[in-house]
Amino acid sequence: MPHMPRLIQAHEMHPLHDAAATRRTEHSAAAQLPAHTLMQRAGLAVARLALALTPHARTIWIACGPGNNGGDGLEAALHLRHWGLNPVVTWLGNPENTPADAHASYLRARDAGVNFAEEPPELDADDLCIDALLGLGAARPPQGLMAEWLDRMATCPSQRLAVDLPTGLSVDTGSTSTPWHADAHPPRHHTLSLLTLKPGLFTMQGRDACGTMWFDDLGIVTAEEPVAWLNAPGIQATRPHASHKGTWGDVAVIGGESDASRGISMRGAALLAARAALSSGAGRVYVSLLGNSDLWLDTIAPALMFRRFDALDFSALTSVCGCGGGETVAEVLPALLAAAPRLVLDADALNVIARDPKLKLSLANRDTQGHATVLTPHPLEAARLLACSAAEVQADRLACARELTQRFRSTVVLKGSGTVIAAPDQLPNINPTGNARLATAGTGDVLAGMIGARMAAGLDAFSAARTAVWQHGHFADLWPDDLPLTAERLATPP
Ligand SMILES: NC(=O)C1=CN([C@@H]2O[C@H](COP(=O)(O)OP(=O)(O)OC[C@H]3O[C@@H](n4cnc5c(N)ncnc54)[C@H](O)[C@@H]3O)[C@@H](O)[C@H]2O)[C@@H](O)CC1
Ligand SMILES: Nc1ncnc2c1ncn2[C@@H]1O[C@H](COP(=O)(O)OP(=O)(O)O)[C@@H](O)[C@H]1O
Ligand SMILES: [K+]
Repeated sequence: MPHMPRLIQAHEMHPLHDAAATRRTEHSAAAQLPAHTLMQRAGLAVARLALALTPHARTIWIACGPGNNGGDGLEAALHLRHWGLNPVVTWLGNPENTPADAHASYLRARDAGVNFAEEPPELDADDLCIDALLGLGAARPPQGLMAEWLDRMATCPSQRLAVDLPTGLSVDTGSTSTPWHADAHPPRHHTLSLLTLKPGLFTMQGRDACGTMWFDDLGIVTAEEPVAWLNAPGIQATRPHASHKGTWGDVAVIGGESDASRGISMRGAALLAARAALSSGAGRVYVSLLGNSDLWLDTIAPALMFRRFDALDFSALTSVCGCGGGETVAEVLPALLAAAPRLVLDADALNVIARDPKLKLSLANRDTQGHATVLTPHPLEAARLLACSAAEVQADRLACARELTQRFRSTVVLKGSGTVIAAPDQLPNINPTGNARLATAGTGDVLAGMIGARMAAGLDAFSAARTAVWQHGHFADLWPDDLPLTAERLATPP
């Protein structure tokens, strides 16, 4: 059966399976197929992709580990050799002590005359190295020769293709034991995921480690439930001609504390969220600045309407609270948590809630009152809410997003590379769009406004969060290289 790996693109929804479900899929498929079939399909897929990526390679170095991931590499070598290329295999296994599938591939590769070398070959920019060292069976951080080869692959000028996963990456969490090289240029490295796509390939360090993602299901349709979905753009609602500004809902942004006596102002955060809500199509956007503010007009976005908090009828609005809220946000949170029907909580709102058990309880009770809530923490804010460290959050982003969802019965947007969007009774989504150009002050405020506008227009909290996060990242992906990406540009994209 021919297999051509497919490129994974950001506009498609894909199910994501963890390592355990992938293992079960592999076992049940292997039980129904002739011996070695899956590895032969895997090796052929790797070889086809290798050829497509580097048709002019003079040398293809295949670094093979002691298990079945190495077996995939050996099988690929066989095909590449048949097609007249020059694969050079360095193998950490030995024929006496190798799993059955990998052993069969070793014999086939040896009999086909594949070149087994002691030392990795020299490679140039047109060449390719293939990481078939460890896959799902990685049990400890690579050391010795394996670590040396990984280092060599990360720094050599050729393209790199990882078989199934980059060695050392946890496919469940996206953490890696192998330092990834920040100077390596992602378009020059690739990962071919086999049988299933896994969550850790798309979050935490996964995106840096994997580069361009490819997928081959090896002709197997898994019967396993996914643990998450790769987020996709969703359907853009068309605006009926016979609509008016009331149809698209009202947003109020509450935040932007200023205190002249302390010489601080965070008005900008609230203005960014409000402008983003306006650009995202909200019918009317109000800004309620906290502290002693004398600002009543945004000359860049004069459509914004300024209101004191006590002059807002937030029972009829979607409220976005936190953006630059400072300490003063504590004064408005009890009322908002109790009565705002649709509420996005960001930044300082989350920090204040994290310190106050009564506000936490009030947040957790909103769901039973039929109120919709989206929390948009970055990892440190999530850690404060969970009373743990940011490193612990990052060590398992999916689990932390789920935990926040359970505790606060809210939709949760855990931000960062591979933003996780989770909601009660839903499978979480991992977002594939966005890049490190978003790592600049204020982009989170913009996201909060984008979510608020979608809720105001009638989307449920989870859909609003998913579509806003996708679009926010997509704006950054489309941004011209020569134009600096700033939060105010993101708030009002061209
Ligand atoms: N068995 C099959 O039919 C198939 C297997 N597949 C491939 O097989 C992989 C899983 O194979 P395995 O379960 O053999 O696992 P791996 O090949 O990932 O590695 C397991 C072996 O490596 C050793 N090991 C683990 N950590 C190490 C370290 N840090 N340093 C040195 N040695 C280490 C283990 O003791 C074991 O011998 C998948 O990721 C995929 O690439 C695919 O070909 C699909 C079909
Ligand atoms: N390296 C990155 N890759 C992808 N997205 C990122 C990266 N760094 C930051 N972002 C995104 O940028 C936004 C930053 O939000 P946040 O941390 O709240 O910043 P701020 O409070 O300054 O607005 C989030 O949407 C986050 O997911
Ligand atoms: K690998």
